[in-house]
Amino acid sequence: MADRPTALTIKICGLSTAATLEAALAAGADMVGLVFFPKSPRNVTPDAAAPLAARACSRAETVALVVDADDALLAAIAETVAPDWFQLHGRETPERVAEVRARFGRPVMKAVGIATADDLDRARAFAGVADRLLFDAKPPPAADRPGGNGVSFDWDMLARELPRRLDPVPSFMLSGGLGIANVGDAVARTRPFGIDVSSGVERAPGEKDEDMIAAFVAAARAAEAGAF
Ligand SMILES: O=C(O)c1ccccc1NCC(=O)[C@H](O)[C@H](O)COP(=O)(O)O
Repeated sequence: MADRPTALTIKICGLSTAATLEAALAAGADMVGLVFFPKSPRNVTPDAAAPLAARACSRAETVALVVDADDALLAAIAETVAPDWFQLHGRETPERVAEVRARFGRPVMKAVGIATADDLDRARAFAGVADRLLFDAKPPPAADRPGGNGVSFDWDMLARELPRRLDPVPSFMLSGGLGIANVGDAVARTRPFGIDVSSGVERAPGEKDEDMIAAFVAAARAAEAGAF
C-alpha cells in the first residue's frame, strides 16, 4: 500500500477565470487544474493560463492538463505557465509518461479510464512510471473529449479489484462524475489519495460556480474525517 496522506487531496479542474480560481483557493483546494485542449469548454491558452497559475503560486499546486500533447505544446506551457504538474489525459504510453517526466522535470499524473477490472490491469504499466494515477470514467461513446464529461464508474469494483490487481496499491486520485451529493460516498467507498472534480462544480459546461466549489470542498473535507 502506498503512503496514505493525513488529509484528502482535493483538485478542482478546468478553472479558467480569476474569480473561480480564487473561489477554489479560498475553499482550500490543494490542486487547481488548467485544461489545454481546444475542444474543451474549459480550454485555456498558455498566455491566458499564466496569470491564473501565478495567482495560485504557493497557495495550491497547479496542474496543466493535456491530451496527447507534443513537446512543443508542453514546452510552451512549461515556459509560460510553469505548472507544478502535468496531467496526461490522452492515449499516452508508459514510455511517453517517462519521457515527459524526464524532459520537463516535473511530476506527471496519468489519467486512466476505468470501466472494468481489466482497465486496472492496464493501469499497472503506469504505476511505476507516473508520480500519481488518476482513475477516471471512460468517456461516453459520443463524447468529443476523453475526460471532464461528468460520468462516474463503478467505485465498488475499484475498491474490490484494486488491491487484487495492483500490489502495492499506487497513490491514486478518483474522478468522474463527482459532485457535492456523492463525493462523501465516493471517498468512503474507495479511500483515494485525492479527488478531482470539474463538471460537478459547474452551472453549465465550462462555467464554474463559486458556491458549488465551496460546497464541494466542504463536503469532501467532511468525508475525509471518516476515511483517514
Ligand atoms: O475537462 C475537460 O474538458 C477535459 C478535456 C479533455 C481531457 C480531460 C478533461 N477533463 C478532465 C477532468 O477535469 C478531470 O480530471 C476529471 O475527468 C473529472 O471530470 P468530471 O467528470 O467532469 O468531474
